[in-house]
Amino acid sequence: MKLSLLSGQAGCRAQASHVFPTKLGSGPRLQWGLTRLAGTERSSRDREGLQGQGRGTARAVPTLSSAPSSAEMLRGKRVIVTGASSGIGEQMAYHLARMEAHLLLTARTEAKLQKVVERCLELGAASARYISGSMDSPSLPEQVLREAENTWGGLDMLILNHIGQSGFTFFSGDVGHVRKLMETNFVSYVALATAALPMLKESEGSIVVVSSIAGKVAGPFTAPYSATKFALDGFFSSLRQELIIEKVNVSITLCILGYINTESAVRAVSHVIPDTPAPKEECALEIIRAGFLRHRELHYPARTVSTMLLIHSISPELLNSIIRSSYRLENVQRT
Ligand SMILES: NC(=O)C1=CN([C@@H]2O[C@H](COP(=O)(O)OP(=O)(O)OC[C@H]3O[C@@H](n4cnc5c(N)ncnc54)[C@H](OP(=O)(O)O)[C@@H]3O)[C@@H](O)[C@H]2O)C=CC1
Ligand SMILES: C[C@H](CCC(=O)NCCS(=O)(=O)O)[C@H]1CC[C@H]2[C@@H]3C(=O)C[C@@H]4C[C@H](O)CC[C@]4(C)[C@H]3CC[C@]12C
Repeated sequence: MKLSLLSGQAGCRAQASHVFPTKLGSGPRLQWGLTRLAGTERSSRDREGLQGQGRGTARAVPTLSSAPSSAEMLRGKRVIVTGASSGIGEQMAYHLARMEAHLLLTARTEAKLQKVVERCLELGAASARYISGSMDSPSLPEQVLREAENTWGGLDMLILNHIGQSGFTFFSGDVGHVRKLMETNFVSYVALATAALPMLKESEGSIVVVSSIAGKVAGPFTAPYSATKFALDGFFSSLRQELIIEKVNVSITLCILGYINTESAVRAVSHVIPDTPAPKEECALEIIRAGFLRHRELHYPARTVSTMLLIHSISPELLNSIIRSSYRLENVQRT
């Protein structure tokens, strides 16, 4: 594990985000973002609803109408983002930086994290630092949370996003790979959340778990990955119930994502799946917004994911056969 020396106050001002404007965004476009939330996006949110945690406690749960603009959502809040050196995690770091949050980022590749931290400081992060290391190491989760406690004395949001590498192919029979992926994609999430809970209880903060439609509906070629994402749903949905029973005001948001245009996903599946992936920048902002609003689940892109879940609830066989017939099976590589 390596700790960064890079941290500091906000650097030069941010450029506006291309998808959802944050602090420099113009009024009408921001309005459009909120209108959109109240329209198409809202249908899935309404169905999922807000969590019951903390009802009757002093803290108000932000609603869509009372929610601050995206620029103000997490100003000054202390946020950990795992898997922040690329893809959706990197984009979340940039949005949070524009919101002037304090950031602690993790991933394995130090050189990439260094660049992301530098960019975050340029974009306006209140502070930004990183810890590099692999999440299949049992000691890393506690080290990350200790760093948050030593630096900030608390934590407001834990965004669990990293995944270990896994192919998009027939299951090879490699049980060792399944075991390692479970450790990286599932057990480390449990360990990070466990170590974070005391601080999150104190701040009445939030846990955001980034999962996939593959963690609700098992299609072909993702058997080990899918197993890790189903496990996240089982664990965190059960934990959420316990927090509600114990009146602990820590929210848990499970993010059910469809195909997103990150480099690694496009590289893994574009030769098999002809669909156009959704934009990672917008996806990242939707995840942050859902966590801030303490939603139970996020479906992104809303229409695709919600439709898939609806068909699955009516006829799993039908959905399975639609998925199989939409793939270019002849292009699936066998290992
Ligand atoms: N993109 C998509 O289509 C979809 C993505 N998702 C989910 O979104 C999340 C982000 O995915 P995406 O942005 O595409 O992924 P990326 O591959 O772009 O990013 C993965 C991140 O995890 C880090 N990472 C990889 N291995 C380890 C490890 N062993 N220990 C610690 N960190 C590690 C990577 O950095 P480094 O290599 O430096 O360690 C990187 O920062 C995941 O939870 C994924 O399941 C869900 C559905 C669809
Ligand atoms: C393609 C899968 C689901 C079907 C879908 O959403 N199609 C698009 C229809 S649309 O055009 O109308 O929007 C993908 C859903 C989950 C994806 C997988 C995932 O969860 C991330 C993995 C990350 C890893 O780095 C490699 C790729 C993934 C296996 C990725 C592959 C595509 C999905 C299965």
